[in-house]
Amino acid sequence: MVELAQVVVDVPTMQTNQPYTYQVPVILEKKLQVGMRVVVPFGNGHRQVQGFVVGFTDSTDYAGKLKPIQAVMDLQPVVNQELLALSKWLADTTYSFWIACLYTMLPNLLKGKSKRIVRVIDDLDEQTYFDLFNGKDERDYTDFANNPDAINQLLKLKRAGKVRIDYEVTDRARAKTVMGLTPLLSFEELEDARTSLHANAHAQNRLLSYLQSIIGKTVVQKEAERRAQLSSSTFNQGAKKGWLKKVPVEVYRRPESQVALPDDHQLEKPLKLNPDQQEAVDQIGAAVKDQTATTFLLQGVTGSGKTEVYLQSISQALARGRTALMLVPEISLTPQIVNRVRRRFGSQVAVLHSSLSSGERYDEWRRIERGEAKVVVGARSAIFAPLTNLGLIILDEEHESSYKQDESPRYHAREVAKWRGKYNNAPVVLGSATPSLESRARALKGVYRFLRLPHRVNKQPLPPIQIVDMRPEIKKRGESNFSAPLLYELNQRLARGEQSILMLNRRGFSSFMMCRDCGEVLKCPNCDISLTLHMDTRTMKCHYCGHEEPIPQICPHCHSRHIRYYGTGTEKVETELRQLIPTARIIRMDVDTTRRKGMHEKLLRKFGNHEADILLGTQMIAKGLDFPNVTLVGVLNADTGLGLPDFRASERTFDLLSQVSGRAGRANKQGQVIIQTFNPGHYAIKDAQAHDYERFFYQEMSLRHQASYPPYYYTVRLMASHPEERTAAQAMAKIHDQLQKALAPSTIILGPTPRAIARMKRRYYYQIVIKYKRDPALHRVLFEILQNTQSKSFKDVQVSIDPDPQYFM
Ligand SMILES: Nc1ncnc2c1ncn2[C@@H]1O[C@H](COP(=O)(O)OP(=O)(O)OP(=O)(O)O)[C@@H](O)[C@H]1O
Ligand SMILES: [Zn+2]
Ligand SMILES: [Zn+2]
Repeated sequence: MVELAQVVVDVPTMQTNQPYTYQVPVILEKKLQVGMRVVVPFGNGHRQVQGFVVGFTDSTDYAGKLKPIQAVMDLQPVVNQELLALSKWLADTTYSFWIACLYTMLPNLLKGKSKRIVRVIDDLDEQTYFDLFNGKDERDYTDFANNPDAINQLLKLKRAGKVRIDYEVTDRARAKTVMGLTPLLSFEELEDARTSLHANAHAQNRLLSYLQSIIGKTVVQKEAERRAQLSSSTFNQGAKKGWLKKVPVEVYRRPESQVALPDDHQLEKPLKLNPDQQEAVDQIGAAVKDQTATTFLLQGVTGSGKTEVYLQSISQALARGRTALMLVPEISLTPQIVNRVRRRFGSQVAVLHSSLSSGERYDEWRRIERGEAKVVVGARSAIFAPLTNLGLIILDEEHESSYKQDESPRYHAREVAKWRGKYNNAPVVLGSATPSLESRARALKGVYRFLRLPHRVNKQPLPPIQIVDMRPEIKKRGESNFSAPLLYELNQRLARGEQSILMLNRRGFSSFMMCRDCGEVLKCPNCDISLTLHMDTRTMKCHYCGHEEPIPQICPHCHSRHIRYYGTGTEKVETELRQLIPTARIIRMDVDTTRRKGMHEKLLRKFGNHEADILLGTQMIAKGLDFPNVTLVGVLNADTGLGLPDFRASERTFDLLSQVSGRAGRANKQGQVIIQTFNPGHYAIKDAQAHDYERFFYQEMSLRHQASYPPYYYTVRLMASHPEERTAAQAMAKIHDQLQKALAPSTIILGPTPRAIARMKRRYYYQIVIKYKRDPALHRVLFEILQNTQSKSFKDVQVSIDPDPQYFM
């Protein structure tokens, strides 16, 4: 019986979205395992592509002659059984290619890409040989990519059989090695060598004793030099004499910020929990112990000590010999939390940053895979960390939309977490001060277990919030980003030596219209979603239903002429602030000042050391910061988010305001918050002011109910794009017909309409939004649509399907 391998190939089309069967050559029979990457010939051209072995079989329906696997790229599987099963589920639920899901789970360095190489296989005339190939026998095809003449020439040569184009799979994963050494002799033999030394050969004497202490081990040479207090030349002599052998040792590239880590025996001790925290840890601990895949919603106000609950729950998992995974929204934005995890668990922690180099990331990944790291902290993609024996998964700030990937595969880390929880019989903890409506609704229904931390650890009330109506402010003082009350409070803090945080809300762009006098945002009459400005057509459009109207010159509500696009930049605000309060030391934090690696941490450290009085930033400063000396938080513009054409606009505004308000008064000094707005009456702002999540939740739920949005309905967004607007629109119309025929009558299909950003990268986008409660046909018809879009009539149209989209722009 010959075993055959099933391989998912790196050819992302619908036709190849299932495994292909290959022969296993005899020499590979013993080596090959499920989860390894292989190189296989594919298609008529027999080009080489990379693939993953996903199974073995002894029979096939394929009538033709099977091709053999060409090479194995790994010595051991890079995807274990759990992740393999997960990849399959992911492909199915996110309407994406299996191969894309497999790659998504791996660190970049393992995503070897195939390279096209042009090889000279017959004599060329000298001129061509030098012009095209620089006198060598092969060249990377991409070298010719921008040179149509050269490509024409190549094609001619190819037809004449003088050159060949090969695909080669390149594997970029390289472990880093340094020089190490290992003793070659036994203890006694080393002892003999010692007796034959000259009496004054002190260094060699010490070397021999040192070697005796490391029999059977391999030690990094630098480390050996330090321990034995010997120079490298002594070790070289030892090697010449045959006492020791030099060998390369694999080392990990550890990220620099870990240099300052405490030794494992100096780890920080757990804090004594308050009763609410204890209750939460007890319940989570019990689920860890009983290995039940319960999902907990931990709702705790800002500063209530959620992080401590996470840490002690992780301890419980570790104490039972299991591992733990903790996700944070964007790791570079939350260095304080990451450092707390490291201070508690030391070298058992692996961190998966987006700002790690590929090499560092690969090394952290291998430490996890080998079981050396038992706690993983990371952003979204860390949910695929190859931890085995997972005992607990935590999502901090579970409401954050960055947990959803907005390119294929469009997965939500929360759903993946629940899948892995089930697979491993491990609880999942969703933590937030402002849970997503979806999660909170599930907790109410009893689908999630509800845990609450209603009070701040310092037993202080949440900071009082003052709302400043910017409409009269602007009338009185002209265009300014700073109201009189905010300036007054900033000066007070300066005088008292306390610090302030100022947030400029940059969510969204200046693409909607708002009246500066009454705060009115122009909305769609059908959808209650704000209209988006289109400069190309000079109209305001609704992206849900397609409604269109002219750009208003006066406010339809109060007839003021002060109706403007909305939006302003941090740099402008900083300049104004420097003029208004020249003595204040200001740190500005936005994409510009934090572009360089490590800048984010550096600026926060400076602020923490009180080298500045005011931290001015975009929403990147809203989360997770814990500075005891901050007593004032100011929000310069609460409204930008409200105007976006998105049914989650109010929820995001409420979340953001609650989050950023929570940065004030976290230690023993009383905090205060000032929110500037043109919409002082908006419920998202009023509820944030009252710290009233409950009231916001019920109000927002009732609006979602009326308009049939999540969590009452599920949504799927389909998008088609093409360089020609008509073609994109026609493709979407065709898809619309197909949906209409197949879907249940209770399902609502919105569109097709042009997308909010209708033209991007020279392509036009059209979209359809499906709202449904239960539709047994949906899954099948969406896959049929994907299948169809591969056909000729859809030439060059790109179609994407986004389940549970987080943005509708
Ligand atoms: N049981 C405890 N005893 C003493 N101090 C505690 C305790 N738990 C937490 N703290 C401290 O209280 C502060 C706030 O806690 P933490 O940062 O965990 O709150 P959080 O709920 O995660 O906050 P946020 O959601 O606002 O980021 C921290 O400085 C933390 O060290
Ligand atoms: Zn108005
Ligand atoms: Zn509309």
